[in-house]
Amino acid sequence: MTEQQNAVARVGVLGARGRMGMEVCKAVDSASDLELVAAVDQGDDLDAVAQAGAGVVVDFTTPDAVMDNLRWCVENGVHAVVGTTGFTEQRLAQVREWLSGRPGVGVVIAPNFGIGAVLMMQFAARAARHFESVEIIEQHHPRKLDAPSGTATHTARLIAAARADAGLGPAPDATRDEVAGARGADIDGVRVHAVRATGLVAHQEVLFGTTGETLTIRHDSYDRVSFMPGVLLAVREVGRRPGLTVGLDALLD
Ligand SMILES: NC(=O)C1=CN([C@@H]2O[C@H](COP(=O)(O)OP(=O)(O)OC[C@H]3O[C@@H](n4cnc5c(N)ncnc54)[C@H](O)[C@@H]3O)[C@@H](O)[C@H]2O)C=CC1
Ligand SMILES: O=C(O)C1=N[C@H](C(=O)O)C[C@H](O)C1
Repeated sequence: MTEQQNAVARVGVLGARGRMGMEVCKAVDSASDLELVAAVDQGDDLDAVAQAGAGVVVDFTTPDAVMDNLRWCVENGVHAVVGTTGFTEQRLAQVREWLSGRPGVGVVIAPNFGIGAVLMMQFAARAARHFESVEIIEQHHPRKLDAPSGTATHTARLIAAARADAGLGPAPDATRDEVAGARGADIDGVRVHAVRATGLVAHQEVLFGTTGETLTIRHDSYDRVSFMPGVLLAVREVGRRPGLTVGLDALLD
């Protein structure tokens, strides 16, 4: 092994007092090749991350906070692994622009770090061309700030792209009279329904339909530990992948 391969990566966590942040701190602490050197939450000074010598930051904060955090990471040459939601195409373009001035820095942004969830999205993208109808039902804990979820939004975009490639038009829908919201949100032409209930963690169904059959692809995260193998994989890989990587797919392959 080279000296670089032996080196322990120094990790800072942003959103460290949140549900995901606390789980990430535990996971990093338990990994022998990683060292938790900074645990930062709202109101703390980001400079603590630089002073602690963190080489990688993990961000699970809020859509309002994440862009400032990311800009700070890129400007300070710190690799970033981001699970926070709210990434539009415009935001991704902004991150790419920041990174163009810092070619050695890597950023991994994943809407879902659960390996099963990544596969669910891949399977959904693969199935999309074969079914005229598709709707997404995501279910989460009621303390979630955003709806629909980042995972559902990403899945809808993947499905929409696959449908467009296959030359499929809009899914059939005769609805004329609608109570606002009854048919869910329209994400690139795909209907997405968001459910919030105590007892849930993170769940998603993709329901496909065609004549005489339906196909349901479902993923359930019952515990936030389900996201940790993906987060740790990204922490270990991000320094080897300069630029922006969206989704965990490339890292799993
Ligand atoms: N990609 C994935 O696999 C997953 C993504 N998420 C996403 O991660 C984000 C966080 O989720 P939770 O942990 O459930 O939320 P949470 O509300 O429990 O935690 C967010 C934490 O960020 C802190 N925070 C807010 N602004 C900050 C700032 N400027 N600097 C540092 N800390 C700040 C808050 O005080 C809070 O402690 C959400 O966007 C959620 O959708 C959640 C689970 C998995
Ligand atoms: O807020 C959450 O909990 C989750 N957020 C992510 C999302 O919005 O997709 C990932 C997962 O669904 C849990």
